[in-house]
Amino acid sequence: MAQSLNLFISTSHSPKPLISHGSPPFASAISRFSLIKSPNKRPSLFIKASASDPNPVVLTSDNGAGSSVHAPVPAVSDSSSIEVDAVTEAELKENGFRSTRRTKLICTIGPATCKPEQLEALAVGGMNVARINMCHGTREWHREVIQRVRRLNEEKGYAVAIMMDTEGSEIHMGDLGGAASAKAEDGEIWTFSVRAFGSALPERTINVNYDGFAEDVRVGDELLVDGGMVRFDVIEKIGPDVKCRCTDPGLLLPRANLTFWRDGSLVRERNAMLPTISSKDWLDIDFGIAEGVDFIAISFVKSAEVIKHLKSYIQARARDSDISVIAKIESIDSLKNLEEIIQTSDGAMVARGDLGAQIPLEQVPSEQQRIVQVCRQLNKPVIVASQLLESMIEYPTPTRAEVADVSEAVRQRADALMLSGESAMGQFPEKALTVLRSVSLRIEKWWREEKRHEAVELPGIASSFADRISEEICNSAALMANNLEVDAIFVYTKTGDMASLLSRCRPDCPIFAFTTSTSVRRRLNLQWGLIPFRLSFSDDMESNLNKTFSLLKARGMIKSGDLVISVSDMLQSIQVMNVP
Ligand SMILES: Nc1ncnc2c1ncn2[C@@H]1O[C@H](COP(=O)(O)OP(=O)(O)O)[C@@H](O)[C@H]1O
Ligand SMILES: C=C(OP(=O)(O)O)C(=O)O
Ligand SMILES: [K+]
Ligand SMILES: [Mg+2]
Repeated sequence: MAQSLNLFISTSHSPKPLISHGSPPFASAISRFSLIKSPNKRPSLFIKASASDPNPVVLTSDNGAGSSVHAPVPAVSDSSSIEVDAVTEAELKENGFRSTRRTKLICTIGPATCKPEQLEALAVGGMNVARINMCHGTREWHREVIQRVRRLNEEKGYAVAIMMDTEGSEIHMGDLGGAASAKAEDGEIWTFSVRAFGSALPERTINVNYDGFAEDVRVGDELLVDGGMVRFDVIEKIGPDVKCRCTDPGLLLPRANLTFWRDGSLVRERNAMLPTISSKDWLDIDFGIAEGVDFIAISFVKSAEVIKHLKSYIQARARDSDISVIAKIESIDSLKNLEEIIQTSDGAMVARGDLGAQIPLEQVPSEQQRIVQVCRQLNKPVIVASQLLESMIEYPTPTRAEVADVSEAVRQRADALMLSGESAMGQFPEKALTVLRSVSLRIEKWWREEKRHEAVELPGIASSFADRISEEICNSAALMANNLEVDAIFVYTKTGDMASLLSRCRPDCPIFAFTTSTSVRRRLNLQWGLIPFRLSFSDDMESNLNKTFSLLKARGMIKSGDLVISVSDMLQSIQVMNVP
């Protein structure tokens, strides 16, 4: 049974909709129908379940999310079979639609997680995106990680996307001469130097990567390591060496970020003029393009210009791949230019580590909320990052405060949460991922139980009439899905835009996003509530739906009677139906 309503739009330049485009409440009035708009193609199509489907369809699912390992599903490209991510499949079969995790999880890969079996454990544990931080390690090391992830995806049927994060040109310490960390005690005198030392670093000496460092700091300045985890007072300058006294003791980690403060304010001298993308970053970006990473995250973005520049660079270099550019919001300038940066980017990261070193810590939570909100309004995925489970670097259980912090990010409905040191070099990477997964699931469930649909105002963002129709359809479909308590929304989308628009509404049910392109599929892997599938579909929605139903039923991922809303961007339409 399918219920639908057609909406005809003429192909002329002054289209006249048959139905007025009100705000979402009108959706309940039309919930028994389907909207179908077809600008360039046949005017409309009615959906009715039937068994005839001449078009071969290939399905590939994305998204790692589950809790248990199943027999790996080898990748197959035979057009009569389905290619489904083993983890998603297991989760759907075991827990049903309602319990799939909506919040996506990112793990930074480091020495604790780079082996194939460690990467696999993370994939099984629900890692949707693996992040490599070009601040650490060599390109060869990162290449190996990328290849291992890709191999796992191919051989075991996972679908983990890759995010490359640039080093950026802010000031940071050197490598500690190979030591994993160094302890700075209260009152100790340490030397911060721009000199090039040989292999052996003198005792209590720290290399600084920024040549102008000794000239820019002044005696009396306060030097903050990693946003204040360790503090020093500058007491003397001798040529390239800056002598500092430790005032807040703590652990110094390799390549930790350095900021200096004068009269209570962050000093932004010549270092503020350093290019956002350094020459080393450009080489890393070339590397990322060559390796076909899915996302490039840019550190210390100051303005929209650099994002525009990078996007056209990528466009020119990698015409057929579409790499998403994520702006890391971690500087005062990025907060000032927030809206235009996010508008220009394909997504943003609340990089709380460095952000907390540039603004007072107590301002970080409200800025996080603002960034998450702006991203949601502008329809860009947003990642909340850094120190979510910091204590789990050393301990197997998180603090109550960390669980509350994770819950808050989930409650804000961020698209994704990210582990840094917890997964890169911590002692309990898998446990940390399990905590993110179970807290996300619990908070999401709580929200649904409480029926706390947020009163978030979603402003119109469409720039054309056709886009406005897509937006209205998605808003309405999401509302209908909540009101009718459907099991899933299916979206057939070539560009991924309709899937993003649905995700933006944060509906109660999961969204199965069928798309023809592998790169779009991987990109959608980062977005809230989306379960991306690759599917070679036609313009014939009846055939697409029947094929999808039979393929998913054969795998036990859906069953007869499940209530589904289907939306398509080829024939802009909404249909409500039970799986036959
Ligand atoms: N590729 C790598 N090689 C070695 N160590 C790494 C690597 N990636 C991350 N780490 C370690 O994990 C820590 C946390 O990672 P991350 O938060 O991404 O970096 P940072 O602390 O520089 O902001 C780093 O400080 C570093 O000690
Ligand atoms: C994610 C961040 O960036 P990085 O780990 O590269 O410093 C951060 O500063 O929070
Ligand atoms: K970085
Ligand atoms: Mg940072």
